[in-house]
Amino acid sequence: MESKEIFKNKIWMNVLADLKEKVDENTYSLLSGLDYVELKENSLYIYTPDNVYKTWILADLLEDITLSAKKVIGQDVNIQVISLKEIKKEEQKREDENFYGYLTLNPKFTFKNLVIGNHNKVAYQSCIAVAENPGKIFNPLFIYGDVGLGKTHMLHATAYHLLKRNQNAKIIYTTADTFASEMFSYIQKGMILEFRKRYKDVDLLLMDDIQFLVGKERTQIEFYHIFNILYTAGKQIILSSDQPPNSLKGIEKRLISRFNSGLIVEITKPDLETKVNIINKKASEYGIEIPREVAIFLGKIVNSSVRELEGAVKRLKAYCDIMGKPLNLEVAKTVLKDVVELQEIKSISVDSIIDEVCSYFKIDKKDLLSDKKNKNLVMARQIAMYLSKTLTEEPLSSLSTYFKKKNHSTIISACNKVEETMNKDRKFKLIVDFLKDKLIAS
Ligand SMILES: Nc1ncnc2c1ncn2[C@@H]1O[C@H](COP(=O)(O)OP(=O)(O)OP(=O)(O)O)[C@@H](O)[C@H]1O
Repeated sequence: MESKEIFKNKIWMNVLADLKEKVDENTYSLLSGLDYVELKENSLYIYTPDNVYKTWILADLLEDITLSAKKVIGQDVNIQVISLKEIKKEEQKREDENFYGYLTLNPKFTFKNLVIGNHNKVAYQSCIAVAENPGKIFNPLFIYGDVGLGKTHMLHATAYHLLKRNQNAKIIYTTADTFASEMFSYIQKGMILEFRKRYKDVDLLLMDDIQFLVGKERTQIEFYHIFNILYTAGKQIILSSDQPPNSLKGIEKRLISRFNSGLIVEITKPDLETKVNIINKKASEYGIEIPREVAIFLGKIVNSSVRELEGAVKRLKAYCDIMGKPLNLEVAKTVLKDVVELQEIKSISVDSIIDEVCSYFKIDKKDLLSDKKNKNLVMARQIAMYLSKTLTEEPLSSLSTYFKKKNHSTIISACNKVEETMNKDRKFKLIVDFLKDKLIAS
């Protein structure tokens, strides 16, 4: 309605003046009260407050209005009578149909299509736990991480997982931005209570990109109330953001404290091995075969986000389809020349990893490669093995030789141990990630 040019125009005034001669006083005053009238091409649109008004005009006055309008305009005119209440109802119905989740969920964003690695394992496990016990364990669940690392994908997959277990679950997936604009449109229509009612009924509310609440005071107030209603009713809330709650400056303290009251998990950048797995997954989705050396090359040059990684796979696919060429390292280097130019890729060697780990822990290389069982040495050795396995292309057999071990099992169990500790111990994870980033950047 707001977009239409609506006015009580001169033509309508003249039509009314003509009608005054034909209708009784009551009818005239009711007609004069109509504010919304517009003339578009050959039609005079008369907007009535409700259906009763509309039916009355159509039944009793259509002929008189048509004749008066023809007289004023000087040609035949169609009279269209429209009930504003009906328009609102129609709009409402359309929005309702789109409301509970499914239509806004991306069918590709399922757990089946989500590659799990160390960077998102905790978030994944938390989402599964929440989808299987909504409102009962981690509430709210707050997921944060840099752009393009799979937060939205994780949220949608959680919704699908819950729907698989309970088809009737009412789910809303929205972003803070959409929430704000929908809220304002409801306020404009004088229907804020209806807006709240829709949210009150859900079993799972997924709110993406919560950072867009920053600075939006009215939206924060509304969200605060909805949050409390859902929380008190034991309904599950999952939030995502590009930063942890305490870094969200410009969001009310009472909201931040609620975000902090549940479980907060981070999604970080995937390591090389996980990137290769993601590339393979995307490649099979797009129907392209990517040789391992090309996947490793891609994983090394794209360090920003999974979205960029996916973009690179799409570019390779498009190039090979159009040129009819098979994909190999040469082709990949040509197609992704711009990305390559931004990075100076050097392959990471096991030697450089051992040096970096020794220098960080202030230990001797000789000791790291020995069998000594000192606690600190064992930890550094395991980290060096883990980094060598995830950051280099060396097969397990040559890693065993590097670390002077008789068989691969020592390397495998060291990697398992490091992964396990990273999941449990945040400080330990920070050290491993720091070393990893330093080696990739060097
Ligand atoms: N682990 C993963 N496995 C498979 N695909 C992934 C993974 N992580 C991200 N993606 C893909 O990367 C793309 C970007 O992910 P998504 O939109 O979920 O990121 P985001 O963190 O929500 O980004 P933003 O902060 O910009 O909203 C999507 O196509 C998604 O499928």
